[in-house]
Amino acid sequence: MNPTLSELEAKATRPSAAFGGDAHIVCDNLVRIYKTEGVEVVALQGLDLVIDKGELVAIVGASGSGKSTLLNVLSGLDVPTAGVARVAGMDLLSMSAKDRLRYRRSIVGFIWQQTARNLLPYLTARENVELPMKLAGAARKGRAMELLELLGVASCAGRRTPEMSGGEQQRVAIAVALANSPQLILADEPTGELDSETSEQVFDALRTANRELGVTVVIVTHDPLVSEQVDRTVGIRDGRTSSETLRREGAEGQIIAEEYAVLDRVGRLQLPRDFMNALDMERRVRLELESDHIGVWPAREEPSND
Ligand SMILES: Nc1ncnc2c1ncn2[C@@H]1O[C@H](COP(=O)(O)OP(=O)(O)OP(=O)(O)O)[C@@H](O)[C@H]1O
Repeated sequence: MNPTLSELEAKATRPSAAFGGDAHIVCDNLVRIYKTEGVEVVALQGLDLVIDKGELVAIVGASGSGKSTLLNVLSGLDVPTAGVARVAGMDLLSMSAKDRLRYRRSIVGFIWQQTARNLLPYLTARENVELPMKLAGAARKGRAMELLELLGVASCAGRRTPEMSGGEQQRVAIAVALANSPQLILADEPTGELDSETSEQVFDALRTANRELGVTVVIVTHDPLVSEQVDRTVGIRDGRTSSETLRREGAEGQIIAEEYAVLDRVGRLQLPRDFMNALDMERRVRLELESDHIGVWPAREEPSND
């Protein structure tokens, strides 16, 4: 039955829920412009992203697409130019310096690609894990060893970085990031410097943090081993989220991956570049609404009848 005019009026005036609601990470129309020597680079151009608590998400995209910029914003290291960035209910644009420090110490943990950047070389693995707890005034005896055990690197507790492999260093780095029980772990190319076997161990450690401790994990990666094993991969193109691949288990235990284009709130979507090239689509396309889909045709082509 068609709605009455008064029902439509009521629907139009009903306040709509805020974008992302109370999701764990909400980026709404996020913009980051860098200005160097009078030249402006728009690294994020109205990026929308919603991630729920406890998700394990990979972010992929070409070099320069804005992945590291996004991670720096989410880690509280960088402040966006405009838009909304909210993590665990905290507004990353308007937060005070004191809250930002607390956020970076206790709410979020960060892992860099360069193994040497994650750990202090003159401290042992255990001392590295204890350091953030001491800085936050919340050291708990035994916690460092518990974390090293959970991530399979308890045997490295007494070793300094030169005495550990790259993969062991990254797993210790995950323990450091987890020291103050953060709600969110961000990792920028954590397996970028590692061979595939070692990458697998580091990814397993991140997955353990996600599953055993319930921490939300966001990994920027070029590594298919990582991006093809998470439940959700978000593609970034030109400073915007452009595609998402969702994976689920099929009836026979096989993994089914489905790729979607991301539709923003005003209805914009990015067509995959190879689709556009294949059909010579440029500047404008013709749209046609069908009962269960929308057809998109190159401007001068007639729709095919099949
Ligand atoms: N501090 C900065 N000053 C000026 N421009 C910057 C700065 N940081 C990043 N950019 C620019 O912003 C854009 C996005 O960079 P970003 O590092 O976020 O991309 P990325 O997707 O992480 O790339 P990569 O995969 O190579 O690390 C690029 O054009 C880059 O040159």
